[in-house]
Amino acid sequence: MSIDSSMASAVTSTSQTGNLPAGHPLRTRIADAVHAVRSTTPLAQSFTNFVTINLVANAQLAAGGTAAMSYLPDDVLDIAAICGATYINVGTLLPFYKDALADIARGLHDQGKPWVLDPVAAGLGATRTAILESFRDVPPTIVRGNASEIIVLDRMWGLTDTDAAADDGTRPAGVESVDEVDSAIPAARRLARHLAAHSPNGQGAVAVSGAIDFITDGTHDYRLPGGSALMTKITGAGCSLGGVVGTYLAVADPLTAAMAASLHFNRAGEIAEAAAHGPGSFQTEFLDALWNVTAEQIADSTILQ
Ligand SMILES: Nc1ncnc2c1ncn2[C@@H]1O[C@H](COP(=O)(O)OP(=O)(O)O)[C@@H](O)[C@H]1O
Ligand SMILES: Cc1ncsc1CCOP(=O)(O)O
Ligand SMILES: [Mg+2]
Repeated sequence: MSIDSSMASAVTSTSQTGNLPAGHPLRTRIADAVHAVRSTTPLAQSFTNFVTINLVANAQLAAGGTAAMSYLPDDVLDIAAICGATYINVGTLLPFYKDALADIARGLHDQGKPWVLDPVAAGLGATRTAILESFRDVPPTIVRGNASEIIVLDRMWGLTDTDAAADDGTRPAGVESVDEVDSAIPAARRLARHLAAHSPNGQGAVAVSGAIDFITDGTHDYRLPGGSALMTKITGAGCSLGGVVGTYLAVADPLTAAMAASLHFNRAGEIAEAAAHGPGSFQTEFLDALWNVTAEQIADSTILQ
């Protein structure tokens, strides 16, 4: 188990009303989503970076879904017609991505197709900024990122209120977060409301990852403690979480999908850490744990409101 005493005190200080009760409808929806993924093997396609593409596909398979990677707008939109969700990750860029991703986001929006954005390294470089800005008015169903990425995307899309718009000193530092999850909470809530306002059914969610994940649909907030610090010592824990959020979005509403994927990762991270000897064996154990962790372990997790 990886919740050390400092994390336990952080949990206490951030919790509002304690653990979501057993039998709460959200827990039932999470358990149902895990069973649905494992019984229907949903396809979530990915337009993702070429550092972690293999881990994204393997995590989707181990969680119970299936994977397909695609990069050309006509191909992505054709596959979107037959898959449950699309995952877009802007970690690595090629010259054609700027036009391709703008076209893909517009096409997914026009077709009413659900998609997940991982705004990797948001704020870094003019091309990545242009791509992320092009998503503003045709946004995803779910944004999944680390705290710095969520803070930057909120500012980039002009969703901040007057006070928050003041430069708070946050700077992109590559793909790693330089901010605490709690400092991204107002940005996450604003982003979730923006996603919901642009969604055909009024639903959207934002998942901020870190030592204690924060999930919101803009109205309801949840904190998910746990996971493993070793998840930060392999590349692609965040990217593969984004892919698995896509897997869950193929079978569930955005809030349930973000919750189920994040809880699935946290429980699997803890199981893997107990068996691992370092980052290499951790990655292997992690994929095994994604496969073996039960729906009950996931749905019975601590969920702080
Ligand atoms: N210090 C930590 N302790 C436990 N789990 C963590 C920690 N940091 C990140 N995680 C987990 O690792 C996964 C990836 O999160 P993160 O490292 O924030 O993403 P990214 O790789 O995009 O920066 C998430 O499931 C998150 O809960
Ligand atoms: C190292 C690196 N460089 C560009 S994308 C990428 C992977 C980022 O993975 P994650 O966000 O899951 O840590
Ligand atoms: Mg990331």
